[in-house]
Amino acid sequence: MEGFPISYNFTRLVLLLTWSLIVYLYYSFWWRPELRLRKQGIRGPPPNFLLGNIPEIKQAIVQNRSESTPSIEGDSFSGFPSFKQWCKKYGNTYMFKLGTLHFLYATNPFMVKEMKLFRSLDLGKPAYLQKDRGVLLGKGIITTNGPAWSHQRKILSPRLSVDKDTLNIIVESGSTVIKSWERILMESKDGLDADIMVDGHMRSFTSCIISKLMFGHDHCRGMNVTARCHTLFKAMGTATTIGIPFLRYLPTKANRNAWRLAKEIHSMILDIAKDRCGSSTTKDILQVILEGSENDGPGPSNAHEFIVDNCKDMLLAASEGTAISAMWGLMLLASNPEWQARARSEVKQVCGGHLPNFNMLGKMKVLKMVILEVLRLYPPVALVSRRALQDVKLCDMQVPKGVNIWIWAPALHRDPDLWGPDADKFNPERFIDGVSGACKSSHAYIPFGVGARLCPGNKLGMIQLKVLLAMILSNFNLSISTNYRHSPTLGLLLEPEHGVNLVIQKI
Ligand code: HEM
Repeated sequence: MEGFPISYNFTRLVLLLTWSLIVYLYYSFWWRPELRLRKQGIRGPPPNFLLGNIPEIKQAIVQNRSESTPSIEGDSFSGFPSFKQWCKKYGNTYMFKLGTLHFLYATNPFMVKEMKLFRSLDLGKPAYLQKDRGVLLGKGIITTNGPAWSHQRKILSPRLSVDKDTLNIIVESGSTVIKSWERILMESKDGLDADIMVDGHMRSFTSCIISKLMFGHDHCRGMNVTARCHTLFKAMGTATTIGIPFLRYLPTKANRNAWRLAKEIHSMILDIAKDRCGSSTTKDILQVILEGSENDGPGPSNAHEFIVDNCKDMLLAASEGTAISAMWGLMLLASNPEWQARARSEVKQVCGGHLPNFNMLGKMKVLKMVILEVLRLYPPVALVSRRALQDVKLCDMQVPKGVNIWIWAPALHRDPDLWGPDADKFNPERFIDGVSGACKSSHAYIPFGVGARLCPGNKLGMIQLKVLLAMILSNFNLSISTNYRHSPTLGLLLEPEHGVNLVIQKI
């Protein structure tokens, strides 16, 4: 080193360290999981350096839109056409990248079975849900892992059972939808029929229910929070914005809008929470969350974060998933008049003109088959996702730590080898003997997810759908409007891109 000034040596050292860090990061985060999966014979489309396969995915979506108009009994990949292309090329297990994140597409009943049986906390939810979707979902029950998640799940799940009071709330919200549709008909040109977009009505139905369950007597303020959460939900990008380094920090118009909404929601929820002043006369969901935040639940969240993020997660999970299922359900009933008539005749026979109660709901077998079929063809949570939090073994594969696993439910739900040649058709009859009678594998039906993370609101969601559809069917005739444009689109959920337009007639 003699003869070289100290500053020269120091610069060389810094350069060497920086280079080593780059190589280390590149190897650890970009290359290693890819190599380890490749060694096991798993292939996939070659990724771009920083964007992964995002450009290819975007191109496939644009091309798919220009080349074909999706039909109601269309194929299972219309929300994400790249999956279809890659399945053809690499089979139904392959790897790809979104930005710098690794994904393993593994859509088969064996993977579902393994996930169902997997009991350790080494399989959790993907980190991108807290990072790229953090402004919406934060660190609540949907995104956390390990002991923090167990704590949230333990306090929230029991509060989602459906008792008589909950059913009354659901029926009351159903009556509001019926009244508002009757009003629309009265104000229509001939008073006989009206062309309506059902989306807003479905969202009011579900958000009214969850606001009452969550905020009790403060449900009106709760409705405002739910409406803001919906706006924020809509402001979130599609899957093609996941994994792009630093994107979530950039002050783009979309990010600034999302940050502003998140701030508003934060203060709205905390205002409601503060006004409780420790009173716990009712055990609504907010009360349970407030107590959970005090009982020093494990995990990094501070109390305010715990309250706000869990309220947001519950509001979103409960209102969006159920509302979108209801939209798909109405669309399919309107497109299948024979099933609509069959379900209506059952409802009329069972309810005899009365509002539904538990006993009646239990007797509506046809309606249950219809709902199972709706969730089979259009599961709103189309991507069931997990992340290997440690190296894990699944289906004889070593899945390296950090790899995200995606199961594309529509492909599983419409696989003709499992469901028969009419897999793309709306045929509720297939569920006459339940899920096991409808499909060769009971692991091929996952509208409420799988294993430890199975939707804790599944019963509540099913009852809401049953009550709402029963009440609508006994009051209105439904047909598809000429304004309806079928276009299932994957945002955060699988939604009708242009909404659902129906023509309603009073019966
Ligand atoms: C038809 C309506 C609904 C559908 C189709 C649905 C579907 C799902 C699915 C697929 C998941 C992910 C499961 C997984 O990753 O394995 C989920 C999670 C969740 N759902 Fe639902 N859901 C519905 C209604 C509800 C309702 C009404 C609530 C609450 C009142 C709710 C609360 C949740 C929560 C809190 C989670 C996260 C659970 C966790 O990660 O531990 N859902 N839902």
